[in-house]
Amino acid sequence: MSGASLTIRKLRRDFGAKRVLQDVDLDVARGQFVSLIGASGVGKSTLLKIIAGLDTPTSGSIRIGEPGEKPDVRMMFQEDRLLPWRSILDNVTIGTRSRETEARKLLAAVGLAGREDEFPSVLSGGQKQRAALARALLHKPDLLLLDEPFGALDALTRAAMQQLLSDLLEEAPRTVLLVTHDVEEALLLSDRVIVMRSGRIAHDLVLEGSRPRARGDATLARLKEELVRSLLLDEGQTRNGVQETASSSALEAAE
Ligand SMILES: Nc1ncnc2c1ncn2[C@@H]1O[C@H](COP(=O)(O)OP(=O)(O)OP(=O)(O)O)[C@@H](O)[C@H]1O
Repeated sequence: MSGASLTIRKLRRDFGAKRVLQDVDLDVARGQFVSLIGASGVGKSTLLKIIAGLDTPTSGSIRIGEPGEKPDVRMMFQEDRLLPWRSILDNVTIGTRSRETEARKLLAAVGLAGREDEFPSVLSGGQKQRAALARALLHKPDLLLLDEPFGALDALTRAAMQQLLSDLLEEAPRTVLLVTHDVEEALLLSDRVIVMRSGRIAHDLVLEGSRPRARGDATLARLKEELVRSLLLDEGQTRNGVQETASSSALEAAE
């Protein structure tokens, strides 16, 4: 299986009286790389956590994979979540001792060959995130959920991590959902970018053409403008307290 499909129907999540996700419908194809962007608090992480099984929806349904498949789902967070008392290798192989050879290969692929026996405290932020990425990839997940995985890194390290992720996915494609605040990151890595607003999908941009990294500067600039306009629309409406109703028609109306 090179990735699992994802089908979400009428997903809702209330925290007390607050509705954080409102009837989210989403279909992601096997092997697709989808980025979720949107203002702080619109429900991106909540959606990812529910898909990962770390939170329960108030109502609605999620199906990962086709009937009869048992897809592996892994999540990676902004903080590395490595256990400080375990070596890097032991952090990557947690729960799966038998995969040591594969773990060593993955650590080499993320540039950490020779660091296997060291402890997280002696690694830089970027190196720790690389170890966390190796851990997430060890199980060859059919669905990889990334919650701002590079958000805490400096610009250079972030660019290197984006390239690394892109290369690793090209070798072994899988379905990916990435939450990011970085529009350029979304455009560089994704096949599709979704803007969330008030707990709903407000804009769904399927990026046509060649591999994301091969898109020309003019295409990237045009797509960036479209997404930034959608995000600014969001901020304006939040400031004015206007209740959003539906989908990309809001953007079209503004054009
Ligand atoms: N366990 C919880 N209990 C109560 N409210 C919660 C809980 N988890 C999230 N929320 C609220 O749900 C809303 C959405 O949170 P979420 O973390 O999904 O937003 P986000 O879009 O990922 O934001 P950010 O970009 O800042 O990470 C926020 O208002 C948050 O306070």
